[in-house]
Amino acid sequence: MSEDKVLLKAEDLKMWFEVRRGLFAEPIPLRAVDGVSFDLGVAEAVSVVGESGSGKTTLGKTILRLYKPTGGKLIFKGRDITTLDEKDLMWYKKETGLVQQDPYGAMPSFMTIYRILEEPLIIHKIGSKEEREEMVFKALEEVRLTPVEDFAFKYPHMLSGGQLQRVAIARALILRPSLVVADEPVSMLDASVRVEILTLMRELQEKRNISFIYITHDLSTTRYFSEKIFIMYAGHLIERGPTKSVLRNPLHPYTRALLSAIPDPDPENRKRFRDVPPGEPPSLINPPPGCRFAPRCPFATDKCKREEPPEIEVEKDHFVKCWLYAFWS
Ligand SMILES: Nc1ncnc2c1ncn2[C@@H]1O[C@H](COP(=O)(O)OP(=O)(O)OP(=O)(O)O)[C@@H](O)[C@H]1O
Repeated sequence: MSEDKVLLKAEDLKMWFEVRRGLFAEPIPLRAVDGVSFDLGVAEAVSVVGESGSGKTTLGKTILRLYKPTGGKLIFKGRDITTLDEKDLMWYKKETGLVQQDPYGAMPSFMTIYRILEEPLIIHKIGSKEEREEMVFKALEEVRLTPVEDFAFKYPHMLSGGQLQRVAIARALILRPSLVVADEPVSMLDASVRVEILTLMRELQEKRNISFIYITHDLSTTRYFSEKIFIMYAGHLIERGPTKSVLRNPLHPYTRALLSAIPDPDPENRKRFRDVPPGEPPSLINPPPGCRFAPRCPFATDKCKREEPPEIEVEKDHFVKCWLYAFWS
């Protein structure tokens, strides 16, 4: 990707938490994100897929600089934001938005929807009172909570989960950000409204040229909502590439297992469930020395168990971190 098309660059990004195994024990690092590199293009939507505990939320929060990275670099619009402090990060907060999994937990219950949407404008000193009113009503209209007067003066508990997630989307977009992270935005909603919400997000993302990071454990929705897929496993991006390429030609044994685990109505295909390797992801406190998937991988060799594989570009922009493809490099 040419430099002028890159919005965000992550270079060997690390986010390690300090955890203690006992009250007086020494803190030890838990490597939630452990050496992640990628470029995110302007107006590009990327899905980050992985099972629970693989580090997806931590990656999202680190990208938004809600956490200060332990190592590596984050470059946004050509500016190094890795170690900026709170005061210098105000402009970055305006450039970014977050939609979380639980819309009820993410909203202050004592504020009206109007006040919730006006708050970011007040914090960033945007517009007069009248201009802010116009922006709030427009934001509600954009997420199709109409007639807007019916919703603006309600409290969060008076809305359904789907309606409240629309408010969360309006709040994430009200400052006109260039980057939005949506962390499992539909997993707590009724199945009937999931596609509506995802479609709305995709529509707004395309209309406003926003770069989107969509975090999910559901590989089946990525096809419609992103141009690229990143597969995360135990703090690493083990495969990344254009959505079509990853779904058509999954390279990593873990990605193949994830794909074959997508429920398929065709009874013939159900036996493919057996391909999912048994076992659990490794400890992030004491990860295995070589490939982190090696303990579960049916193809693992001694080398896989000893040495961490490099990232190999097998097709254009399609990278895999797996020794099986070493002859490509
Ligand atoms: N604040 C924290 N302090 C210590 N450990 C943490 C913290 N936040 C996350 N972790 C640990 O980091 C690892 C990755 O967690 P994370 O929530 O990023 O994974 P995830 O892929 O988003 O999982 P899920 O889909 O369940 O949300 C887990 O082992 C988790 O326990």
